[in-house]
Amino acid sequence: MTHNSTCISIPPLAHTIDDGFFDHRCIWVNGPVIVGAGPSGLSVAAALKQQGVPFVVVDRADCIASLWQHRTYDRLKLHLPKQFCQLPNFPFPEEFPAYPSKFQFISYLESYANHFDITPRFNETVQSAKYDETFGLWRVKTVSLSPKPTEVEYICRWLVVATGENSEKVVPEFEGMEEFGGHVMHACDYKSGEAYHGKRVLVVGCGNSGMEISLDLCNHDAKPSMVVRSSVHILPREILGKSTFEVAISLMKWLPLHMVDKMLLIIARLVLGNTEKYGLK
Ligand SMILES: NC(=O)C1=CN([C@@H]2O[C@H](COP(=O)(O)OP(=O)(O)OC[C@H]3O[C@@H](n4cnc5c(N)ncnc54)[C@H](OP(=O)(O)O)[C@@H]3O)[C@@H](O)[C@H]2O)C=CC1
Ligand SMILES: O=C(O)C(=O)Cc1c[nH]c2ccccc12
Repeated sequence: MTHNSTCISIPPLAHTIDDGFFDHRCIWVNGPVIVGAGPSGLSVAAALKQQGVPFVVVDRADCIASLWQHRTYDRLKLHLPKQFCQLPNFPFPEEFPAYPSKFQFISYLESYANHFDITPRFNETVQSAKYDETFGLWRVKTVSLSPKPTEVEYICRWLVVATGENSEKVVPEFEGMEEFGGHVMHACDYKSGEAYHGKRVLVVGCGNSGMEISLDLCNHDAKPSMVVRSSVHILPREILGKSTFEVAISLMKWLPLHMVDKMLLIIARLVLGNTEKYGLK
């Protein structure tokens, strides 16, 4: 996509801040504005491209899939086999392993964007998106600071929010945090356990990130402990050579979710034994 081919730049309709600091522009987009250039935003863009529908993708980061590029740990691999993770109409390369690494996944997404000629407008942060009932149009305001401070208002009929469910980090506040002399970080800033050799680390949360970070810490001779708030279900990645995810979706064709959950727990118990012996309940 070239921006010129999909939207026209028209003189500012209204200046919201006229302080001489920001340049203001108003752009009519003859199709959807897509917020977020991650896997979801890119696949929506690709589908529109194939149908010949114009669109604009904006992202506050300077690259596609910024969560994957900037906020993931080094040892990350997909947990599901690649056939469940590819985006529409563009398979993973044959030579990729069953569980691609994050670097392979990023390179796949780059190829995806190139293949469909998707050129997001980077470094543009959406400040507001308001639907104007009278005109039946969205007014999407973005701000970018470089090369010069600019405010853009996109006017469009459709808005696609593809900003991800993990784009904002949440760090709970807890007593004694201020006095604690050690380093506190969110999982999105963790790269590897290299700096933690011989150290005791408390990992809060027992989802995939908490689990894998704990494993990575162990692999780097650190001593992690985990805090689990609720009970956790530990499932093996594969059951008898088939991915657990594939088994789960096959069972879901026939059985209700709560029964599939129960069956997977029974299978997990048979495959892994009693995980309480590792301190995991
Ligand atoms: N390789 C891969 O494909 C990977 C995929 N992922 C995916 O990314 C998504 C995010 O995963 P993840 O980062 O693990 O986040 P999750 O939301 O899956 O897990 C967060 C964990 O933190 C716990 N938690 C949250 N707040 C507190 C608190 N205040 N005190 C104590 N515990 C707390 C939650 O407990 P509770 O259940 O009680 O709320 C939960 O166990 C998931 O969909 C995951 O599957 C993640 C890593 C790798
Ligand atoms: O992608 C992940 O991190 C997962 O947790 C994969 C996943 C989602 N639902 C499932 C059901 C059974 C096995 C794995 C998964």
